[in-house]
Formats: sequence, structure tokens, C-alpha cells
Amino acid sequence: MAFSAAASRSLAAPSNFLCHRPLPTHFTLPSIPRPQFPERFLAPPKKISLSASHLTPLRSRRRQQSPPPPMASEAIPMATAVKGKQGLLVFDTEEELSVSLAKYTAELSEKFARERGAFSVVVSGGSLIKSLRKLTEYPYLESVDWAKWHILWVDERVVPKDHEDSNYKLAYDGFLSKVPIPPGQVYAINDALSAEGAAEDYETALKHLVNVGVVSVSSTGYPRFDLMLLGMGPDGHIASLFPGHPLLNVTDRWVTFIEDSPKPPPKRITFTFPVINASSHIAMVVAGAGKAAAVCKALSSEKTPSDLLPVEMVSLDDGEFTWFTDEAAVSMLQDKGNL
Ligand SMILES: O=C(O)[C@H](O)[C@@H](O)[C@H](O)[C@H](O)COP(=O)(O)O
Repeated sequence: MAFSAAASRSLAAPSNFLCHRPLPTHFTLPSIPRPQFPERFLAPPKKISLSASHLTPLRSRRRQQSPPPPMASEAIPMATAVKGKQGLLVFDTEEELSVSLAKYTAELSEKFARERGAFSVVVSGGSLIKSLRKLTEYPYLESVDWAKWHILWVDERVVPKDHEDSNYKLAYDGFLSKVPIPPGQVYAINDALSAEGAAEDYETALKHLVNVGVVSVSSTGYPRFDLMLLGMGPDGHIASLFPGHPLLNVTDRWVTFIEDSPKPPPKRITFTFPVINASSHIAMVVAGAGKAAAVCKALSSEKTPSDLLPVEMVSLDDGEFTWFTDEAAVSMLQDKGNL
């Protein structure tokens, strides 16, 4: 699908992937692709007024202290050269991680629904979806204002929506089918298109969502999602942005495509770094020993610009980045006495 020349023009001198340009003021608005969803949703949510309607501030957690209450979202502020706020949460188990992630997400949902009448949420595929399970349970199933949610994918495999590899299917089966988000507010890719076509189509839909105010816009002209819920691969990839791949440097598109993904399946679409970095909040959800080496590198203070993992290239322009980890994922950090 075509979109305006202004929107597709390349950026000049993008040696720094944080180089931004303003959103074009006029778009040729396409119709938004409306995925077909089964009408199997729960009854409209009962609204329970939340007395504690403010976000829990992130505070320093001292690991040697007795464990905090399971719902406490306490992060170790990280000394880092990157922009934006970063924090590290370490939980004894993935179960505790999932409890805290639900609370964090529900609080952001309440904040953004109140402040701007919508909550734009981006999800990845992978194990992240399973870690959202507590949101589908009491009290969140009833207390969250699901009607305000708008769901998009940071990346998607270019396969039919009912394919085992589909991130849509993964999210639908594990999360979306269990909460009453209006079907028209779940924006899946057009799986009838090529990878290139699907990326262009998704970008066009995203521009429309920005234009109508469903998704905010950053001061630099990029879509500014309220919350991105992301996972990280053992190689440090996020979305479908893999180590050493040329897509890491794409700055002239919001959504791009890959046909040689090292992680199968090979054909995918993915948000680019400028969009990820414009986010208001990112929760990087990483559990398990298989991620320990990448977590150790990402949280190391020694950085070589030419050797950054994709996860290390996240540098929020004006947002809050929080690691949700378990003991296994930070085990190599502990060995080094970094925590
Ligand atoms: O479609 C994908 O492959 C994902 O979006 C990908 O970026 C995923 O989030 C990570 O690979 C982590 O996945 P795991 O948590 O399952 O390792």
C-alpha cells in the first residue's frame, strides 16, 4: 500500500539511529486493515474504582533486605549513559515477575486511560505472552478498563494468523481471548501480503492511529506508545532486530521487514529503533538462564559502540525502561558481583 512521499523519504546522515524527523502533517489516510476476530470475548468489564490510582514510583531495592511484598514494583535505578530512566527488577521466580508485571501494566493502563482516554500497548511474541497471564485473572480482569486498550505488535511473523508461528495467535490464545479488549482495537498485520507489503500496510495503519490520536506522537514526530511489553532473545535481539543485521540501522521507516531472520520463520515485519525509542514505557521481560549472558552484557557498564546487542541499542528519548527479570536471568551478573 502506498503512503505519502514525505513519509517515506530517507533521513539524512543517519549514522546515529536516534536521528529523528517530524511526522509529516498530512497523510493520505487509508482504511485501517481490520482483522477478523472471533467474537469470543467476555462480558463488558465491571468498573471498580481504584483508590490507589497513582503509579507506584520506582524505588531502589536492596537485594540483601528481606523480600518486598510480592506486588511491590521496586527497581534498582541503573547507572547508565543512555537517555531516559532505566530500572532493574529482579524476582526470585518468573511467577513473582508475572505478578509484578500485571500490577505495573494495570497501573499504567489506569494512568493513560485517565489522562488521554486510551492505552496503546505493543507486545512482542515469545515467552512474554505467558508472563502476562496474571492480567487475565482477579483483580485485573474486572478492574482494568480494557475498552481503552489498543494492541499492536512490535514484530510479527508473516504467516497466517492461525499458524503456529503467528505472534497474533500466540497473543490471542494466551492473552487476548481472555480479556475484553474490543476486537476493532487489536491491530494485526494483513497476513495476505508479502513481508514488504505487510510492513508498509502496518506502517500506514500506524500513521492513521497517530493521526486520530489513538497513539500519541513524540516531540520528534514518531509514534509514542504508552507501553511496550518486550522480550529478548538469548542473542540479545528484540522485536525482529537481530545482532549485526542491517535492519538495526533503519531510521527512515516506522515499520520494516526482514526475509532472512536468523530465528525462524524467516519472513517478519518489525518496528524500527526510532519507534521503539520514542516509547513512553518499555517493560523488558527476561526470564531464564538462557538469557543470562545477554543480560550480563546488556547491564555491563563497559560498552563498545560497534559491538552493541540490539537490546543495548534501546535508548528511550523520554521514557522509562524497566527490566523485569528473574534470578536465573541475572545469574551471571551475580557471579560478577554486579548487583
Ligand atoms: O517474534 C518473535 O520472535 C519475538 O517477538 C521475539 O523478539 C521474542 O520476543 C524474543 O525472541 C524473545 O522470545 P523468548 O522470550 O521466547 O525467548
